[in-house]
Amino acid sequence: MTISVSVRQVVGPQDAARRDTQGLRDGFVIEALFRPGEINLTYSHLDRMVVGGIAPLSEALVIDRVPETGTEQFLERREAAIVNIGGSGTISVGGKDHTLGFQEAIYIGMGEGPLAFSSRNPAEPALFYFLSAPAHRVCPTVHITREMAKKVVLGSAEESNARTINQYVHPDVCESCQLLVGLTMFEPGSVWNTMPAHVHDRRMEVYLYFGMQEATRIFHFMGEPGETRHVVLKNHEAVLSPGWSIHSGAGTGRYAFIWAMAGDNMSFTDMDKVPMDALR
Ligand SMILES: O=C(O)C(=O)C[C@H](O)C(=O)CO
Ligand SMILES: [Zn+2]
Repeated sequence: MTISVSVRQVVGPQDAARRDTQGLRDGFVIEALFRPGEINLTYSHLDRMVVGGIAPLSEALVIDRVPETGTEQFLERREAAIVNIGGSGTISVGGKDHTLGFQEAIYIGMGEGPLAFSSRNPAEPALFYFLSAPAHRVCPTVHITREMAKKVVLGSAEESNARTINQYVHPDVCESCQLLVGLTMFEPGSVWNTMPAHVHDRRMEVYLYFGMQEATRIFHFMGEPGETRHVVLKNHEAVLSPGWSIHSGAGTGRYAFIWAMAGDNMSFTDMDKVPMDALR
């Protein structure tokens, strides 16, 4: 079984503003998240969020001990949330199987032990998007269906940003220590996310873009409001967003994205909106 872990150090705003395109990608973009038959983890030092892609084929893939955490078991002092954006698959948590369909999620509490991931049909593998942050208490493991997600409708067709935010791991849906996770979907023809932009220095965030055609690209905007930069992303690429950075994107075609946050509070609405005049 293959499990790989890459570590991302923290990049500050002045450093980011001086980086060229490849430098920005090296600091913030996670490419090729899903590798067939592999567990691919990125350990970010932004709130120690772990971001991963798990794509099991005929063999189950297991997360147990990951040396980067310095603990005997990965979940010993961590919680996790997983959203399946592929075919049906099963996650065994503490000996109990949970089958997740497309766009179903699971919150997994601290101390649940090893996790085993499998696909129902290797020809149509599950694509488990994996998120984990340090935890300080045990919260119950919960299988979260699409119906259970709390819906927030935002934007308008006139502004090309009519969309629904589906909040999966959110205090109104299930308990967690610091993870907040959701999935934003667009009305046909709407392409802008998170504009007007915001920052929240109290929490980091990570976006995974998916549901895109091969040639579709996202122009993802980042940086301090007065020093914006962009990175161009394709399907199944993720981008890390420090608390000082805006995180907004426009697609050349249809897409959806999963956002996840960790940090000092769990209040989704605790964000500092950026006036359009402040953007440079
Ligand atoms: O479409 C949006 O707007 C979002 O989904 C915004 C994210 O949820 C976010 O940035 C939360 O802080
Ligand atoms: Zn945000």
